[in-house]
Amino acid sequence: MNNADSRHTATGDSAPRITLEDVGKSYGGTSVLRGITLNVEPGEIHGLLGENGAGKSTLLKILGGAISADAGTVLFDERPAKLGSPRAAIDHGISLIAQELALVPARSVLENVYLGRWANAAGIVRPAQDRARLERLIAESGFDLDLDAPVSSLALGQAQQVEILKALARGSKVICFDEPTAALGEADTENLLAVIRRLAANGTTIIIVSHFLEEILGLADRITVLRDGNQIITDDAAGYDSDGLVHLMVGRQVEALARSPRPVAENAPVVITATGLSNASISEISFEVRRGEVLGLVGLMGSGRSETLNAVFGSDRVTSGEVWVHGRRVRRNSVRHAIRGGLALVPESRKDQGLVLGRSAAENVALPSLRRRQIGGFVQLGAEHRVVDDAVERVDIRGKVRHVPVGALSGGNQQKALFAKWLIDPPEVFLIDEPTRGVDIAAKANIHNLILELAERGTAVVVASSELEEVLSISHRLAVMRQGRIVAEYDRSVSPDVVMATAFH
Ligand SMILES: Nc1ncnc2c1ncn2[C@@H]1O[C@H](COP(=O)(O)OP(=O)(O)OP(=O)(O)O)[C@@H](O)[C@H]1O
Repeated sequence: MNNADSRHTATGDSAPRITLEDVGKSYGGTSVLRGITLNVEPGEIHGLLGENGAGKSTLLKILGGAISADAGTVLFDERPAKLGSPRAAIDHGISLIAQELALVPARSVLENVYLGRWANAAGIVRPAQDRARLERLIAESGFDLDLDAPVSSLALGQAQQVEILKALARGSKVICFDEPTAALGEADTENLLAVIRRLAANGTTIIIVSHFLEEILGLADRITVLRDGNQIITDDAAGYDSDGLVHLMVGRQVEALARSPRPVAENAPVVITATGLSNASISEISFEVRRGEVLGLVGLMGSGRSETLNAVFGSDRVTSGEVWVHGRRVRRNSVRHAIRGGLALVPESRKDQGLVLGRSAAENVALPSLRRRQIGGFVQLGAEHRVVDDAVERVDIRGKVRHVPVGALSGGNQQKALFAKWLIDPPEVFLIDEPTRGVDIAAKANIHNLILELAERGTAVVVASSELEEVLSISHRLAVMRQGRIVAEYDRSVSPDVVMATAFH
């Protein structure tokens, strides 16, 4: 997927659109970004890379006006830009598209794009002209959008297009994307990358953060690698491969990737049985997982992977079907009983389901085991510290683990905290949704190995992921989902093409 020939090349001939001079940011005396000096030209696609916590989102937030830099200057078209608020950034022509989209679900695409402007009494409301303009932008950008559809009816890829449309309608000359493809399926990813290329070809400057190195290498004209808040290199992308980038990001050679799962013991008992689980999103879901086994759930976006995990855990209601753990029935539609029955879920959406964002990472990690130990009457605080430290170290959380709310950690480190929570006292059944979304490449292998280790210690694991490669590398068996049903099961030797063909059908 290399389109090197059609790339814009950063010649240094055109005047920079954005210039950063010695930009830095600190939180409570801790410097998280320092000395960033960079020019980005009109029409350039600039990739921003680094491990979790390296400072990528911080840099984008400064450009998008969500936070202020406390050192250095930002120039826009060679004039000092006063950013400081999203409004100010937008006025300068800079838009930030964050991972959590800022849309009003009940309103139409058209209303979402113009809501702010129409609400502003000083703005002149010309719905007919606005509609015509958006229709033109939609056609130029190659979007698949109906202006009258409510945003709640859109798939994630389309909702992202609404955000881009918003940026274009405001006349943005710079669009910053924070991990835009992290939650997209393959087809939506290809669409988005095509849209980004088209925007750049029309002169929009793109700054994009991603953990998918091949994606950046196939897309970006130039790259900047950050490590621990420092700018390691800024260079043409053409001379790099992903191994070289990882080395720059991590500052050391990354050891081998995840190993393969060990075979399940022949006499391993069945730990979890699900029979006929059904609700509005899934239909007649049945499966068994044995002690030490990893079952992978694969399927396209919307095929029912996450809904299956949530139904098993009781966080989505089912209308029929049952879950049994070690031969005991788990009370239906009750998360409390699921947890008591030995189930744990690492959800897809860490923000609203997984973490208490106001508490530190250490407190979050300690929470499930603390609760269980309190039931017994004792909490041994010294011992608690050690086990928490151990779990935190094993998932390699970067950033302040104590005394800082976990919500202030970088996205990838929040994901690691969510995972570490369950390492202390492993559950009987571990349900994991998108285990490595937003996690950097070094930590990814780490988390894969932890999943395998948990299985080897006796946990039955069900893992759902949009990355087929990920599921294939850690699962013993695969269940392929389509339209809310399990339509096929394969063992791990299946070829990815066969799985994809089954998922699409
Ligand atoms: N509000 C805050 N208070 C304290 N520290 C913060 C705050 N926001 C960010 N940080 C710290 O700044 C550092 C950089 O975070 P940032 O989100 O920029 O990383 P990142 O490179 O985007 O990581 P990821 O790939 O995980 O998203 C992290 O150590 C983070 O904990």
